[in-house]
Amino acid sequence: MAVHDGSFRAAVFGAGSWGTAFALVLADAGADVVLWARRQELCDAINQEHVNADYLPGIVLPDQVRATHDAEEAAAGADLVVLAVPSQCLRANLAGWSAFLPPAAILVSLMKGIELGTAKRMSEVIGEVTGSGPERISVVSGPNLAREIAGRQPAASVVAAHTEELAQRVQAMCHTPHFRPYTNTDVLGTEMGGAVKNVIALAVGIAVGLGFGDNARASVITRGLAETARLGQALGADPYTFSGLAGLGDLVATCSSPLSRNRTFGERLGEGMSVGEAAAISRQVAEGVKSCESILDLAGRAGVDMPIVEHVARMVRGDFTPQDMLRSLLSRSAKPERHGH
Ligand SMILES: NC(=O)c1ccc[n+]([C@@H]2O[C@H](COP(=O)([O-])OP(=O)(O)OC[C@H]3O[C@@H](n4cnc5c(N)ncnc54)[C@H](O)[C@@H]3O)[C@@H](O)[C@H]2O)c1
Ligand SMILES: O=P(O)(O)OC[C@H](O)CO
Repeated sequence: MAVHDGSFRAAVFGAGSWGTAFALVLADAGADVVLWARRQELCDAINQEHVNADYLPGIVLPDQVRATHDAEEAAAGADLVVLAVPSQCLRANLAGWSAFLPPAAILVSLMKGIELGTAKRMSEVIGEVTGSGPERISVVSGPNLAREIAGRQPAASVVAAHTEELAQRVQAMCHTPHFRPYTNTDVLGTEMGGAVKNVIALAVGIAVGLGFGDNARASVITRGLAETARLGQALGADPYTFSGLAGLGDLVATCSSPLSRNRTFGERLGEGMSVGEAAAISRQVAEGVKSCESILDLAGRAGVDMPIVEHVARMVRGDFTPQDMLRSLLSRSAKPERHGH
């Protein structure tokens, strides 16, 4: 099944939906994979049943994937170290793992969030905590709903790295007959696309929860993409990235799919649940709920107007009901489509 020409060792930190699904992709691409999980019971279940029933029930993992709760054991001998925990807990966790990471290993972020307080992207946090330079760090992002990937449904993605050469190495390590990664050297744009689409998916979910149809959904997606690109460009991203897989591709998948945790979370808010109530019924992370504030922070620092992100943040804070949010967004002054914020 592998497209990569040779075996390698991968460590995946985080045995949630995406960490587990990506472990399966790497195994299909020829890797021996060790999956680090927070809970020993989950490791035991994965090792005995070859299923991660908590996050991907019904998906049988390849024999080349085994789990451990021991970070040192997970990292030992890894050529590739993949990080897949919720964005807001990366820094603290990575500080504990850093000493075990092989110095030559490539570090890959699967995460789609911006750190609260610092407004840093995940690749920046990885660089700071591990002391690694950009020549070792890459990012995988795109329309990649974990459940579909784990079911080996076809999907494309983007591997972004500082150099084309590094992106190509990681591309080869995760290329399978079902998973088709493209390369990109715009790390910043790739990460911004992934993080902001979660907030736009919350907004789409709110519109759906309010009972609106496809016109509203498409309008929020399109204006959401406009504000994502505006922020990205102000920060130095390549505008093309936002019409690619890590921009438009991921935005459309996330905002259209009932599998999206962010869209579903937004739908619950739109139906009248509080943030606390919506969080209580999901055991998985909806990154946009926290990242709306850090993205707004970043936009403020860059002097960029992001009305959809701002309205989602105000709703998450409890300043707005869904009806207030709708009224406020629609009562903004009329604008030209281009260059009108
Ligand atoms: N699920 C997807 O379809 C998907 C696809 C692409 C990218 N992502 C991104 O991947 C990242 C991980 O998402 P996921 O879907 O695997 O999330 P998840 O909620 O399914 O799993 C998160 C994992 O992190 C662990 N975890 C939670 N809090 C932790 C903490 N404080 N310390 C250590 N571990 C902790 C959980 O036990 C779990 O194993 C997110 O940034 C998400 O946006 C997810
Ligand atoms: O379930 P979500 O909303 O975190 O979205 C999952 C992926 O990011 C889709 O590419």
